[in-house]
Amino acid sequence: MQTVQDAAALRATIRGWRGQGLTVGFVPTMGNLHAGHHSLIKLARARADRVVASVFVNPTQFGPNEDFERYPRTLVQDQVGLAEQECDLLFAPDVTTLYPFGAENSVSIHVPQLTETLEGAHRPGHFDGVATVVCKLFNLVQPDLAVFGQKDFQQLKVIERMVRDLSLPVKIMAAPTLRADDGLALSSRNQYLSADDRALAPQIYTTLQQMRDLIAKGHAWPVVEQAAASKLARAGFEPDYAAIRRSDDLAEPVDGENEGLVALIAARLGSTRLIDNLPFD
Ligand SMILES: Nc1ncnc2c1ncn2[C@@H]1O[C@H](COP(=O)(O)OP(=O)(O)OP(=O)(O)O)[C@@H](O)[C@H]1O
Ligand SMILES: CC(C)(CO)[C@@H](O)C(=O)[O-]
Ligand code: BAL
Repeated sequence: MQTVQDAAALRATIRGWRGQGLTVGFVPTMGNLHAGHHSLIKLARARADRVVASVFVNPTQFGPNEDFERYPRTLVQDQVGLAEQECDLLFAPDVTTLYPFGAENSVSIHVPQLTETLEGAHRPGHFDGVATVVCKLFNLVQPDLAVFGQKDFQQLKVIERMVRDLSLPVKIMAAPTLRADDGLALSSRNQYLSADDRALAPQIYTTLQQMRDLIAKGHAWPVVEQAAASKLARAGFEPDYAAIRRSDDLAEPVDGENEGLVALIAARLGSTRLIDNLPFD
């Protein structure tokens, strides 16, 4: 597997593939790769002739008090894992390649509505940073398809909306959430957890399952949300939200609506903020 840092080298390799009529699949990441990321590469491999991954810890999607500085950077280890997954090319740009005028002076893409709730409400500006960097990466790689994990459910919806609204010529594919044996969604941030908090963390997934079961039994969604948040708080989490939403546009369901829904949780354990979700069908 080849690793490139600059846009010219990336484009030269991809131009060569295009000249041979090959299709390109793309998996953007922030690195510190785990089996969840590897499953995205595998899906891209199955659907495209060549696979490009990117590793870039994007400064514009982190808030001022978030973990940009301490976010784990493990490029050599990531290269080994990607090569094992038969990824063809790793794009690992520096900040000036993606933000030639500086991150604070960048053109910014704002996806309205979808970004005003849940993660968007708790991480102001986060999705502007995500949409902007993903659009820049799409322009550089120009993939036929790109794979995103359902673990970041709202991010997936935001990217789908951006692609449609800006008529970007890329197919977005969703990959299911990979979990540890105890149900905890794999995430680079899990490694911040103390041993005690790691033992508590799977309760996020069991709570999501309980939310799904209560909705199936006909309980009203606001009551289910309230019960889930209280349960998490009693267990020692600081929940930001435990929400039931429509999976297509993340709007609140109307009374009695119980199809096409998703449960989403964001909660803090100590200084670690975890997110997870469970689509109901
Ligand atoms: N457990 C998982 N299963 C499937 N896809 C995942 C999983 N974790 C992350 N992804 C996907 O991998 C891509 C890159 O995500 P990212 O680098 O932020 O990983 P992460 O482990 O979720 O990190 P973080 O802890 O910062 O959220 C995203 O599309 C994300 O949804
Ligand atoms: C999509 C992404 C790579 C953009 O920085 C990031 O938000 C992530 O890792 O999910
Ligand atoms: N996995 C989404 C990237 C972030 O939390 O910033």
